[in-house]
Amino acid sequence: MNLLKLASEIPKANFTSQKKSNMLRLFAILICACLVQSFVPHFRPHFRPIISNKRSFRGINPLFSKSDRSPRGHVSKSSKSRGSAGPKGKKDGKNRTGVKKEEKIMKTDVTATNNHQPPWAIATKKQNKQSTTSSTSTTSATSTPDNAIPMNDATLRSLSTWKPFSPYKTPSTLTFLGSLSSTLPSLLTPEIAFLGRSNVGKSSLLNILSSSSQSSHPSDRARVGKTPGATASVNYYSLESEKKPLITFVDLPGFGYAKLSREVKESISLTAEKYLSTSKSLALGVLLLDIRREVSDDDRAVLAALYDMDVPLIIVATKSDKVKDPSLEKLKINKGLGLPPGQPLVVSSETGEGVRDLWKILIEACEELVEEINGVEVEEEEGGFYDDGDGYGEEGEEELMYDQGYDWVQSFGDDQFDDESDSGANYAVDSLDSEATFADINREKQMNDPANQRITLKDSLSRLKKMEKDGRDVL
Ligand SMILES: Nc1nc2c(ncn2[C@@H]2O[C@H](COP(=O)(O)OP(=O)(O)OP(=O)(O)O)[C@@H](O)[C@H]2O)c(=O)[nH]1
Ligand SMILES: [Mg+2]
Repeated sequence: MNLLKLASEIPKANFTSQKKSNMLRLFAILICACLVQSFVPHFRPHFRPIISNKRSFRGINPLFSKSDRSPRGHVSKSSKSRGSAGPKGKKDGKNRTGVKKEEKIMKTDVTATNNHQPPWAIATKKQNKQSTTSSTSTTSATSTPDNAIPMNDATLRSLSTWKPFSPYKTPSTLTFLGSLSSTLPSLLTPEIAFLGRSNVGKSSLLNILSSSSQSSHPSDRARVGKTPGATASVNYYSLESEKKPLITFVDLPGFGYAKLSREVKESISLTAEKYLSTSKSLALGVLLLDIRREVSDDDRAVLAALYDMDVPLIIVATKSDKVKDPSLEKLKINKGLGLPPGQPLVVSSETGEGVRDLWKILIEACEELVEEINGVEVEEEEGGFYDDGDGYGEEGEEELMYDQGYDWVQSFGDDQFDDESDSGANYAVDSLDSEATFADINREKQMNDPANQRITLKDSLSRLKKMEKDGRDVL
């Protein structure tokens, strides 16, 4: 009897001590997990914008677009990052745009009250009017002549004399100028940049916008491919009339294509970021989304990043010819990105739908850029923002909090958007457009100008090395 009792107690005792040690182990793991969480400041597995380094947002004030600007204590047009105070700005408590910190704090406060709305969603036309009035007074109260854009180079002078043109009446030719290299081309006309995921139709849209032009050579047209990655670097095209440049189109490589190697993705991010943060002549970024697709985390993150980088922007839904009810799909995109009413603009490069409307917007954006340049003082001195070469703040520069778009992407709950939206990592090309295999992509890549790709990669890698050396986060 005693033996039986003993026998039944032995495993019980073992089990209890094993259970205890398991519990202790679990407890230790939990503590470790908590510690790791608290030491990793920005744990954000989902939202990795092309401009993925939050540090890059420093010192650049947000502006969604010139016509749909946020009503929050905004800064004047002239304080956009097209040249400005530069390093000297920080001495008097201003960022490189010459905007004082007080303004920034005001904007951040308003964001807090609109936690679940992206900062650009509240910019209706009526509010814009009010904001323009209030922003003028805010700016005049807080800004000084330092706010002026120093027009210290030939490009800005030349931009100031740019005249609008009628794209359908002016005989023109499209010319491929080259790709972004370590020395940015010095262009004399306002630039329109095409951004968006791979295969969304950026190059096709660029081509149809210049469809009335007669290009002398096929290489002067933007490369369109059924497989993603057709555009591998920042390519510049000039629309010209009798050798006189009218406007510059900038075709950017697409983002979000999972099959590309990490190096190529990094190179794409950095090249695009370099362009966006250093271009003096950017009149408008055109962010394209395929109308058939759910808005993805990548799209939201890129929009937020562009907002935070102060890139004037229009959202365009492409391939409208491929859906039965474009207005329904348009609404989905509107909701998915939290856009103001009426956006995005729906276009088709197949049928030409929306292209005339887009031209109007582009010309207006160029006019605004020119007005902005002409509305400010001319400074003769050397050494403005654009002379620092890399478009980044200097080490030790005061951390600024122009990151409302980023905050929005971080803050919205799961319930706000459809769960089906794919994250960038899962992005695959639509089989309707492409049955792309890796071999196809490599073949297409080889057909691209290898010299351009080398320049881009080399350029980006040296940037990466420099950032690592400077102790900055690379990703
Ligand atoms: N039906 C239809 N097809 C389109 C439209 N726009 C582009 N496409 C097709 O979509 C594919 C991709 O077009 P691209 O213009 O090369 O796309 P992209 O965004 O420049 O792509 P990457 O350079 O790889 O980033 C091509 O097969 C185009 O013919 C459109 O409006 N309608
Ligand atoms: Mg392309």
